[in-house]
Amino acid sequence: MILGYTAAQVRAAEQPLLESGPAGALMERAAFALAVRVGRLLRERRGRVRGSAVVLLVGPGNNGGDALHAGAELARRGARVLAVLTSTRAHDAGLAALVAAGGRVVTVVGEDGVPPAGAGGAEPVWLGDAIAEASACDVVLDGLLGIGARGGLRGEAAELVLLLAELLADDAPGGPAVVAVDTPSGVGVDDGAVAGPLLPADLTVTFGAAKAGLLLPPASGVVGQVEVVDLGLDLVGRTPAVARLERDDVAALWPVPGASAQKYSRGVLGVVAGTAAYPGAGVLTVSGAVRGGAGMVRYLGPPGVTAAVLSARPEVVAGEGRVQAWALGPGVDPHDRVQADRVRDVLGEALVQGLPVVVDAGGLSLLPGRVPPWVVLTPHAGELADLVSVRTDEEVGRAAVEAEPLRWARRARELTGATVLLKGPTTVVVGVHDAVYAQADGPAWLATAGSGDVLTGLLGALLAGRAADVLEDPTLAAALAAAAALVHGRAAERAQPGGPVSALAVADALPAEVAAVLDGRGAR
Ligand SMILES: NC(=O)C1=CN([C@@H]2O[C@H](COP(=O)(O)OP(=O)(O)OC[C@H]3O[C@@H](n4cnc5c(N)ncnc54)[C@H](O)[C@@H]3O)[C@@H](O)[C@H]2O)[C@@H](O)CC1
Ligand SMILES: [K+]
Repeated sequence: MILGYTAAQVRAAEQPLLESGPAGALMERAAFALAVRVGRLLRERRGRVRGSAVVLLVGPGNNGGDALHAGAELARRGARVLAVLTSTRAHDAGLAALVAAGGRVVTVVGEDGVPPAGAGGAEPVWLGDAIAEASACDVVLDGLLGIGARGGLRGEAAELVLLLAELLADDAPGGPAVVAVDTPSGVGVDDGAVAGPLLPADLTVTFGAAKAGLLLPPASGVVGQVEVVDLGLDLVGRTPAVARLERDDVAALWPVPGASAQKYSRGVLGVVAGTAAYPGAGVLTVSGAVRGGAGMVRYLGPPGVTAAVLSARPEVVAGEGRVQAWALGPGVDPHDRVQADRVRDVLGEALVQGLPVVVDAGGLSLLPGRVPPWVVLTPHAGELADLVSVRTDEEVGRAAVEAEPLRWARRARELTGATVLLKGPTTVVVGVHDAVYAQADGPAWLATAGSGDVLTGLLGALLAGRAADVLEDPTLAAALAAAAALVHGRAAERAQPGGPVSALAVADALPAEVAAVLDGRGAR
């Protein structure tokens, strides 16, 4: 599990180490680890460190200090290092170390052609020249802002990053790798907000602990690979702001049949999905459930959809009967009175009986006022925007939700009482006690029609398999939702590595992905 902490939590955990160690020691450790990692990257890309070109983008604080110290170490190993200062201030000891190691320091001149006052003896360069150097080097280190950032980048740094990011995005492969120092500069360290220009990173080397914003969307889309440098911070007892499950965590959560299992004990899922207009949603939802490991699936829907469901998945039993959980809503048009009433009735009954429920798509508008946390909503951004708008006088649109997914997922949870899984390139889950998960497991190809229906069925199967546990400990609902997101995302990658994938192919890849997740755990 990767745990993400706030800037304040990390600073508090750093404090005892800063007080007990010699001045600058912690930064030197961080910077040394950064230099070692960048050295590895240079060897991968250039075959060696000696003679390679590294450009440091250096801001006014300790984040710039990290970049400068790492640059000094790389210069000692023979790299040609250029530090580009964007501010009147820069970390003194870091600057001195870089210069002593043979690095060059320049400062970007402003629009008026005047170097910023206080930039010391650094050679002034035009913005365009600094950008040209950066775009032609092997590795750019982004050390403009770290956990001291307040809002997005401003001034010269913003201009530099905006233009460089545009240039690198347009460039053919072969341009520099971008390594973010601690965080891509200017991202919301605590909330993953993106409030200005950013240099998307290939790799983020973060110090002490992952910062919450690196895991949360939209920033999670620009961090690249995240590596944590262990600085020995003591974070025990501090509740992380966000968690990301990895395969081992999912293995521990997954319901695995014991030797004496039978289909009823493994979990029966009831599904109400699909209408005459959207029959495929019924097929995809039951496919997600059956392929995801439900003991049995019961399907309720119009005769035509039932026939399609049975022909695609003969394992399914049509009609009512005892279930341990429900999956409701994919392909349900609230104007289709019969199927919409069925969703309402089943939901009402499930709430009375106390059964876990997944509610998706058309089911979301049929939700009663408040529901317990073992009801899991699985909207995408547009559906969540509608859900919030209908229940409040706030006018929320899809773009607002995409800009601040965690904020709006929390709002939906507050308004409904449900556990909320907000689908997106990074899927956010908010559950009981404000537990937050952020999963980024699927390829962009997963954004395809019907893939959400498969997730609904899969999560339904999980809730059915662990229904008693979820009712006893409702915090589990969010963890299971995050686990389903991981398996769903990885199944898409497994179905067609690096290429387009259909929703049914995702469902068909679920058994192999579940087996891979469980590999080594054994049955329990
Ligand atoms: N405390 C320590 O000893 C350690 C700190 N570390 C590094 O130190 C960083 C934090 O350093 P700082 O606290 O100096 O903070 P930063 O280096 O993130 O930046 C703070 C400075 O940037 C300015 N600033 C803030 N927001 C701005 C904006 N939007 N536009 C322009 N300027 C802005 C502030 O006025 C302040 O001067 C971490 O991210 C990490 O990289 C690491 O070296 C590990 C050890
Ligand atoms: K940075």
